[in-house]
Amino acid sequence: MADDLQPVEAALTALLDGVAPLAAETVPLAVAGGRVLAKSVTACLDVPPFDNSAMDGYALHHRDAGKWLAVSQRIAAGQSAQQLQPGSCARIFTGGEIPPGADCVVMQERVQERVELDGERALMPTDIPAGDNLRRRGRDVSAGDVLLEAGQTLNPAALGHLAGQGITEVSVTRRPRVALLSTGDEVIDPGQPLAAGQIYNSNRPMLRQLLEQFGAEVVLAERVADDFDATCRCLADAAARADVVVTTGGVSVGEEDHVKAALTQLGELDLWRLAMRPGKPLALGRLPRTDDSTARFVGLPGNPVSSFVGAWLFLRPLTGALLGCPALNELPRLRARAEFATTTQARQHYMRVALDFTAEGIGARAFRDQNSGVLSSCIQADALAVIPAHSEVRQGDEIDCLWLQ
Ligand SMILES: Nc1nc2c(c(=O)[nH]1)N[C@H]1C(S)=C(S)[C@@H](COP(=O)(O)OP(=O)(O)OC[C@H]3O[C@@H](n4cnc5c(N)ncnc54)[C@H](O)[C@@H]3O)O[C@H]1N2
Ligand code: MOO
Repeated sequence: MADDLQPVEAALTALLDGVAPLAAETVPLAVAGGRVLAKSVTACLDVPPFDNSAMDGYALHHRDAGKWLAVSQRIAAGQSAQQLQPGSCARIFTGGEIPPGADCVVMQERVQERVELDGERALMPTDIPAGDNLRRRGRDVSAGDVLLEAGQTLNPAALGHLAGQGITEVSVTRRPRVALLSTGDEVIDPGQPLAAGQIYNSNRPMLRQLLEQFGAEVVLAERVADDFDATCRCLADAAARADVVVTTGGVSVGEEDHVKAALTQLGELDLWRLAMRPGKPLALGRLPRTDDSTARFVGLPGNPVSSFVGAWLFLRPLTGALLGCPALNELPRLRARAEFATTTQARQHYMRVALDFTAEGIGARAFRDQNSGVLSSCIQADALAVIPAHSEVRQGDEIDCLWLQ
């Protein structure tokens, strides 16, 4: 590897080494959306809990197809059904319980009705197979089945599935707590006037949103002065309060870059300088806490695009490992047709691309300016096109992309 840069895969392995899921906590189902299940959930009920009708119509036994039948009961959804009298049918509504003795439902549009002195009658069509328009008990879930596996993110359908069991509380992994420290004396917060040489902090809101999207909670967001002692104090304080300490900037080689030195003083620098573009000076490590545990450290380069790419490649899997959510460990990969040409040198390039889904396949359009300071390149980015080191891509070539989701 040129210039002793570390491969991204090795850095990921080092980052995730020894990371275990955080403790579980119980939360009401009403606020559990987006959380990750700490334990598998076993179904205690069949869903649906009883055979029911898929249509508004008539329940009957299929041997009575083609006959005029007396309507012997009326079953609305929510009512319990009685045994069906032989040779009769039941008026039934969608979701209504199928009466014992019936084995199919015919929709009302196919039935002719008439009212006689002794009650209603209905003429059934001739072709009604047994089981027609029936939703069998347990068709979706059987009691005793694993309803949801540990590690499942509670998306809308998973929440619905839990509610379908009558569940009101759920055990989820605690959200990873992240401290977000912005270095750089030139970086100031929006809301203040911008003096010469200063720049507003773009990384903080971007990273906060990304971290929350991955499932973490930002518990601390502060600025750190470009000073060794101040950096040490901030890192120690952040490690005491968070599971993950993320810094932006200050990881390059200039004498104002104090983050690595402070990390080495307080904890361990596991890895620095990766064979990736953008994001070369990314630093990974650990910070000790007073209770003998360690906080993980991710030092993202200050350039906003380097921070953006570093967050997707490193903070997403780290959050996933702390949540016990394997789906976050690797970004989904897809093959696409390059709608651009490029060459790479010693670093693997993660180009921001928009994806076009067409009948001919997937096209990857690269933003025109791929410089690591050009945050516009990330706004419409659907994916990162992964262009290996020392390679050439021509327009129309098939390339690997990591889908940003
Ligand atoms: N002599 C060398 N210089 C640099 C090298 C190198 O190998 N040798 N690597 C370059 C690369 S690649 C990167 S990436 C940057 C990263 O440096 P740092 O992580 O130390 O970042 P800073 O110098 O603090 O900032 C870089 C750039 O980004 C702006 N910045 C920082 N924080 C924010 C923020 N929160 N919001 C908006 N913009 C931010 C900062 O003003 C700088 O312009 O180093 C190269 N140099
Ligand atoms: O690695 Mo830096 O992020 O290319 O500019």
